[in-house]
Amino acid sequence: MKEINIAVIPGDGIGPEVIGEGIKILKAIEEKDPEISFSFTEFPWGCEYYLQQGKMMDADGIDRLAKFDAIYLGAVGYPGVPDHISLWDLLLKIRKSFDQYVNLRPITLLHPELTPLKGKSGSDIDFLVIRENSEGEYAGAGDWLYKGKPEEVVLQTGVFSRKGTERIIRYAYEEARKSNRTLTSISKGNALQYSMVFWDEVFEEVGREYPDVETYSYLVDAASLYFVTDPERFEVVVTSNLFGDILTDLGAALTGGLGLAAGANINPERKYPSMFEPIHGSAPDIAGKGLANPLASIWSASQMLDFFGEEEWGRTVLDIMRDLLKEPELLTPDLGGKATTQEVGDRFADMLKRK
Ligand SMILES: NC(=O)C1=CN([C@@H]2O[C@H](COP(=O)(O)OP(=O)(O)OC[C@H]3O[C@@H](n4cnc5c(N)ncnc54)[C@H](O)[C@@H]3O)[C@@H](O)[C@H]2O)C=CC1
Ligand SMILES: CC(=O)C(=O)O
Ligand SMILES: [K+]
Ligand SMILES: [Mn+2]
Repeated sequence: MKEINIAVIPGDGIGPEVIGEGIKILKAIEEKDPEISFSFTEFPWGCEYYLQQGKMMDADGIDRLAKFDAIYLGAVGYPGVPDHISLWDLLLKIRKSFDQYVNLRPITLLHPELTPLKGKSGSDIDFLVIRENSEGEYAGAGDWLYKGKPEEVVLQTGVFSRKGTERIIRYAYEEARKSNRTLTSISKGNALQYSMVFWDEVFEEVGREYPDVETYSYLVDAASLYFVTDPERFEVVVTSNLFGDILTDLGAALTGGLGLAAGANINPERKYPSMFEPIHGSAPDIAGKGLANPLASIWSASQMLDFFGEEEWGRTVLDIMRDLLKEPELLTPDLGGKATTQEVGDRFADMLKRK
């Protein structure tokens, strides 16, 4: 019997709506499989908590989370609390404290009608973005000097350590080798003459240990173009924190939108819990209306299943998603349907029970 203890942080906006449906699916799996059991412990942290308590999470929050096997998170951020506070005091705090330096974001087209690109199918758009998730442009290094004065100056410094750069690139090479796919590094070594020249050098250097892996290296501006004009060329992609953040929303746009885009924040050494979350935010424009698509968070749950060695269940969840996507009227409005968040989750759970 495998027991997985999950800390649940539904968070803000549509976070609680979509996480509820993901838990529904995990519970349906638990019911079907006597070998798996999940426990869910919910934490009320987020912007509402901040407005009541003056903090995004409790002071001992990280210590409490450390005891869990995994964290399942919805989204953080809501009007009324500055976005940099909500992000830094909860989401980024967890990613950094638990050294979740790998962010896995699959860009996979599950149904041909989901892409705005003409004539593309699932075999054309199917790649994995491996985003550096612990430093780089989101290292949090900087300063704000002479605030409000004419000589005001703001620094936001990218930090690319030897250790941090090497480990993410090595992880990507391993993934490419294991899955027999090409590896593409996306950087910006022409304009960023320190950080990205270093990145490119490390990419080459580590690559010498992987002569069997076919590699490509693109500048991020051209890579954005190729995402749209020629997504076939990507199989495994490795890139920095900021570029990965932006490129994966673009990738989401190619494969059905943010309602379908999943992510996993991984600590590969398993020293700390990893965190699974849809890549979208709290979507205040649609929150509280039952309009949110829960499939991204359900897909993230399938990444959690993979991470704990339950790849068969992970695959089953994606198979059901593929089947569900064939019935557009059963989907949420972002995918052209009329169903509510809950109806999609209920339908998904039914399909799973019948598997
Ligand atoms: N990891 C996280 O928790 C993230 C948090 N944020 C925060 O979320 C808040 C809103 O940010 P935005 O820039 O508006 O990004 P967003 O990802 O929340 O929304 C962008 C657009 O996508 C739509 N969308 C997102 N998820 C959807 C879903 N599941 N179903 C249907 N439509 C969906 C929204 O309605 C909106 O039009 C901000 O406070 C931001 O800081 C943003 C990105 C990631
Ligand atoms: C913060 C954010 O937008 C992301 O990690 O995708
Ligand atoms: K999220
Ligand atoms: Mn993002």
